[in-house]
Order: sequence, then structure tokens, then C-alpha cells
Amino acid sequence: MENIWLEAQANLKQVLTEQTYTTWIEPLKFLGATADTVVIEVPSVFFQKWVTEKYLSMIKEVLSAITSKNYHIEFHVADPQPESAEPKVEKEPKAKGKEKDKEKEQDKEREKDKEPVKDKKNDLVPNLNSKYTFESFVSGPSNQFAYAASQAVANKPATNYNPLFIYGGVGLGKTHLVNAIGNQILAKNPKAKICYYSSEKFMNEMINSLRYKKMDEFRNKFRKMDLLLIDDIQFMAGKEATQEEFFHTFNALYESHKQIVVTSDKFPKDIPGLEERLRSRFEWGLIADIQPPGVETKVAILKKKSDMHAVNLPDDVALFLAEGATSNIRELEGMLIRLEAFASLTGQEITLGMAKEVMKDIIVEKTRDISVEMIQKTVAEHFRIKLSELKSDKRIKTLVVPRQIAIYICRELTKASYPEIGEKFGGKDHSTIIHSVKKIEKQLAADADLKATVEDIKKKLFT
Ligand SMILES: Nc1ncnc2c1ncn2[C@@H]1O[C@H](COP(=O)(O)OP(=O)(O)OP(=O)(O)O)[C@@H](O)[C@H]1O
Repeated sequence: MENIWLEAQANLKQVLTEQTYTTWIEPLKFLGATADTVVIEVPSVFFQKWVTEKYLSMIKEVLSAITSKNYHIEFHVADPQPESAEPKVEKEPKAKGKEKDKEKEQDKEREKDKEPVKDKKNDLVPNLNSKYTFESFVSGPSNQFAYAASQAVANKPATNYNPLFIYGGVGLGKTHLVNAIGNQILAKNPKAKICYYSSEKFMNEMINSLRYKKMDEFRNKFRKMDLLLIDDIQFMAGKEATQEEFFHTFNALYESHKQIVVTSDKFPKDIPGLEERLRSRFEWGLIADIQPPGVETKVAILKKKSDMHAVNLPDDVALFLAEGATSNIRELEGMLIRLEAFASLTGQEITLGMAKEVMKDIIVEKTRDISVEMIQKTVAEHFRIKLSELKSDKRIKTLVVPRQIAIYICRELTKASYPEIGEKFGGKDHSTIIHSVKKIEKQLAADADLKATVEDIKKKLFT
């Protein structure tokens, strides 16, 4: 059994980054095994908690791939002192104030493995994520404005677009773009003083500086920057003292012609609790948005990421993932990594069948959450018609087509039966529902506009 454990570790080494492997998996020691349990020694309680949370399911998967058996894992703590032997993991490059999905947590964990750019000539090591570059960013219609603006700023900082304000929904690439600006400027000028901060980190550091009477140090640090990147400014909303401090930092940098880049999940005017004077300053420069990506851009991102991981991702699989995912690219990446891990752990090529199997919980769960009512509301809004009209029996074309589309999507994305759908569409007979579904199915094969409309509505449902 010990050999099996060593093989499992070797397999995990293939799929985890080197740092994750050496930090979390290598220190795990095989102690013994019974018929259904493997006993593993972990250095500390903290270690055990972390490995259980992050890697236990993966360890079990690998063991079961090797032995075709499902083992329990029992941890034995070598040093039961809580928190001792806590491995030194690079700190999270950005702290967030909001709870995000599990996928994001896993993603954050992976991000911790990424080396910050280190430069000995620079007294302040820029805490940029070196993997977030323009080269690794896929531009498409949804993000090309923000992409071009970021490149312009990176090429000529503090010239035309100062500040640059990038806004967009969760996981759409804002952090990636601001880091890309920093990385490009740093590549050209390794002495450039660059600082990437989440607004939460800015606030926490300010509070600490106040507490330990180090405000001068805090202020000077920011005010000597050539480039200040502040991520997720919306978290400063309602925090008056932080906004006040940031306002002065902003002015000092702006007046000395230093570049400021800010990101947010909303347009400045739509951030409640953001002071007017900051809002108006954000509007002095350029405001660029990132919209949710279309399926083509999602496919391109998947292809790029899989190429970067040197993994062959067939086109049909990329399309399957792109269509099944929401617009959150972090979630899309999570799916890809899961698939790549599965393929690597089982030694198989990635195929559509495998992807469907591996993603079945993720993609089905999502479809299960969609209700007939949600579909009706989304379709009615999309076509700007009343909900009552959508459900009615009126036979005018502007109502019939949306109604049939809504019925088709209900059949595709919910578990509702034909009679149940009929019931929710004003008590229609199930044969009417079948007719609508068939009609749209047939037209979809030939009508690209209809296909785009259905895609668009589905995208809205998943966003
Ligand atoms: N166009 C893109 N090309 C390649 N990768 C992308 C693209 N957009 C996003 N990503 C990837 O998706 C992940 C999430 O992106 P990022 O963290 O930049 O999103 P965000 O908009 O800052 O999210 P949040 O709202 O949570 O702050 C990152 O790993 C990033 O590399």
C-alpha cells in the first residue's frame, strides 16, 4: 500500500503546481492502511485542515483511479500544536470583501502558487501576478475596449487616460488586465514603482497604520508610486476615512503625473456610498467596461488556457464547456482545470463523453436551478412584452415566436414535463407545447438569428 501512496503522490505531482505539491502533498507521509482506510501523517492541525479542505477529494480520486477502490483517509497529526508548522504560502495578491463561490476559492488557492514579479533593482517589490499579461489575455468583442485602453496606458502611462477606470462583472478579467498593465510597464522599466492593491487591503493597511501611528509611512509609500493599481474600488463604498485617504493619495499622484488605474464591478455613478469627489475624479479619465463574453470568446479563452497547460482540448469539448458555463471566466477556468486533472489522473485523452461525465454535477446543477418562471420573465424582458402576453393565447407573430422560444427553453433547461409547462403557460394543452418545442428545434438548425437569440436568452439566464 505504501507504494500505491507513492504512486498517488507522483500522480498528484503531475497535476498540481510545483509549489502546491511541495507545500501540501510532499509532506504527507504514509503511516499504514487497513482494508478501507489509508492513514497519513500530517505535520500539524492547520495542515490537516487545509489539506482536507483543498486536496482531500483529489487525493481520494487518485487513489481510487489507481486501486479502483474508495478509501477513507485518516490523518494523524505529527505535532498537535494548533497552527504550528504552518507552511509559508505566498500571501494572496488581492483580498476580497465578498464571499464568492467555491470555484473561486479554489482558484484563489491556485493563484497563491503564482510567483510575484521580483526585481532586485526595485526597492518595493511589485506584488503583481506575473501570469496576468496581455499575451495571456484573450480579447474579443466583450472586452476589447478595456483591453485596448489598458494597452494604451501601459504603452504611455499618465498621458491620455488618467485615471483609467475599468468596470465589469465578477470574474471577467479586470484583475488580469490591471496586472497586465503593471507587468508591461515593469518589463520596459524594471525600476518603475508599481503597486497593486485591492481596496480592502488599502483600507486594512491604513487602519493598521493609524493604530500604530505610521500614517506618514503609509502615505509616503503610495505617493512615491509611478503606477497605482487599485482593484475593486466598490469595497471602499461607505468607508469614509478610507475614501478620504485615497482621495489625497489620488490627488498627489495625479498632480505629479503618475498613472492610476482603478477597477470596480460598477460604473462610478452606480457605486452607492462612493463620495462625489472621488466619483468625479474617476470620470476625469477614461472609463472602459468589460461585458460578459460570448461563446466564441469563451472558447478562445479555453483554447488559450489549455495550450498554456500543454493539454489538448478538442473543439467540441471547448464548445460544450463554453455553452455550459456562466460568463464568469473564473468558473470556466475551474471547469477546465477539473477536466484536465481528471484526464491526467486517469491517463486518458479529453473527449466530449468524458467532459459530460466529469461536468455532470456542475452543468446539471445549473440547469436544475432554472425555473419555468425565470425563463418566462427573461424571455418577456428580452422581447419587451408583458408576461401576461407571453402566457396568453394571442396569435400575433410578435407574441407567438417569443412564446415558442420560451417553451423550447423550458423544455431544454428545466425538468418540467410538457403538461407542466402547458399549465404554466396559461393552461395550454400538452400537444401545443410539443408543437412549439418541435417547431423551434427545426428552425434552429436553419436559422442563425434564432439560434443567436436563444443563446442570448440562455446567457442571460445563467448570468
Ligand atoms: N479575456 C481573458 N483571457 C484570458 N483569461 C481571462 C480573461 N478574462 C478573465 N480571464 C481569467 O479569468 C480569471 C478571473 O479573472 P479576474 O480575476 O481578472 O476577474 P475580475 O474581473 O477581476 O473578477 P472579480 O470581480 O472577482 O474581481 C483569471 O484567471 C483570468 O486570467
